[in-house]
Amino acid sequence: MTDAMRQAALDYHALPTPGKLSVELTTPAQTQEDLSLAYSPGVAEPVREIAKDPETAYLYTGKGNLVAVISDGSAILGLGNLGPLASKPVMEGKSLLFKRFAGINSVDIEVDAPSPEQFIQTVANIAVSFGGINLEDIKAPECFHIEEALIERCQVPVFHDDQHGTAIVTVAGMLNALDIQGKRIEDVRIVCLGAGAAATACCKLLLAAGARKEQITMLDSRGVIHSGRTDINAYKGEWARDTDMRTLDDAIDGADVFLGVSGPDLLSADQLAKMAPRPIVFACSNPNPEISPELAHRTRDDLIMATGRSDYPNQVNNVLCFPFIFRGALDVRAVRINEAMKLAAIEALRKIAHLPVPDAVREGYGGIELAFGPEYILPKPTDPRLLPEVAAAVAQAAVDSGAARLPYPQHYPLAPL
Ligand SMILES: O=C([O-])CC(=O)C(=O)O
Ligand SMILES: [Mg+2]
Repeated sequence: MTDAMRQAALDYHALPTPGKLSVELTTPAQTQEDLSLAYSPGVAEPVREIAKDPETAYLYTGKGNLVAVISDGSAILGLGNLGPLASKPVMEGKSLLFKRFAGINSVDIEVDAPSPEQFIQTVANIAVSFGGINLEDIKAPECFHIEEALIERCQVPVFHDDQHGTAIVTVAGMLNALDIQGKRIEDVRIVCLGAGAAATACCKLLLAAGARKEQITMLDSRGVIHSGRTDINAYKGEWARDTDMRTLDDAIDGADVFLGVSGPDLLSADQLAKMAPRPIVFACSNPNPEISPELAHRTRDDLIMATGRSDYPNQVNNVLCFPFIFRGALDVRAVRINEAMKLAAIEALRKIAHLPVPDAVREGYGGIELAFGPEYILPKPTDPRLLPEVAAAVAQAAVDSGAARLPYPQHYPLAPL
């Protein structure tokens, strides 16, 4: 990042007031009468109603359109474990995205928890305040148990964005890329470099989308995860293969798909050259990918390449998912975000990528041609169709799969924001 960009980023956060969010009122609070309704004595009436029937909290408070973005700061972006306070700009940023893209009110909560159990306890204790909980930037393997425990304990949807948001966008892009390359997910050999939260969730969702487990080779920093390894936890153990392959060099030979969720420059040109014809390379490490797009395209002209970055084609980023999946889930008061809702989000994302791109979106990307193909496998985050299409698909799937507590919303499809 240049000095000028660095300063611009700091100024963006400092001005015009520190941070990126504020709270605004939705009701009048000018007169004595206003105040007697907003607060004492009027406020006692909704209190009594909610005490009698908790569902009325959705009628008399902002709970139903309020999502908490909660982190312990243990895996901030690709920056690592920098603690809860340092994660606040990211969490405020996620809240900004909830509001900007899906009209959802969101607050960031950074938890200074000495143990995963205390983190779970803290979140479980405050969950009642919110319509949903978006867990963010929590390191593996703790994030798996934390999410499982909170799904169990909370009455509202709990979603670890770095696992499922990332996985949904990855799988949508992957299925579109496979179509373009003329390959079927059932047939392809997949190498996943990385074994953290995003890697595990991506591979699980690839299985749900049709990939075969015996065709997936996962690697951590020590190499291929195989059945002879004694140094891996149970979560990695799920991916252990009975194989002689030990290194990325072994695994990449003839592979159709490389999925990188690890670190910068870990895939060499020689390794890319050894992949099968018409390969797919998702080099999603942020901010620096496993192989630079320049080097990858110099090495082969038959590949489809995606990264996590917005300054190259095919950005894989969970912003394409989390605002809209929560929109759909909140609007049908879903009790959880299940597999059917995730698969519906994938299909909606895939479909939008096939449609002609609105001029306003193209103009925001320097006026370049955007049409379904190797350089455009996913919609852009500013595409106004994401909100109506993804939310509708998710809400319908929630209703059909029995996760919804309300019927499909009458006010759908939503108008773009
Ligand atoms: O914030 C982003 O751009 C994507 C994300 O969740 C992460 O890297 O942890
Ligand atoms: Mg994240």
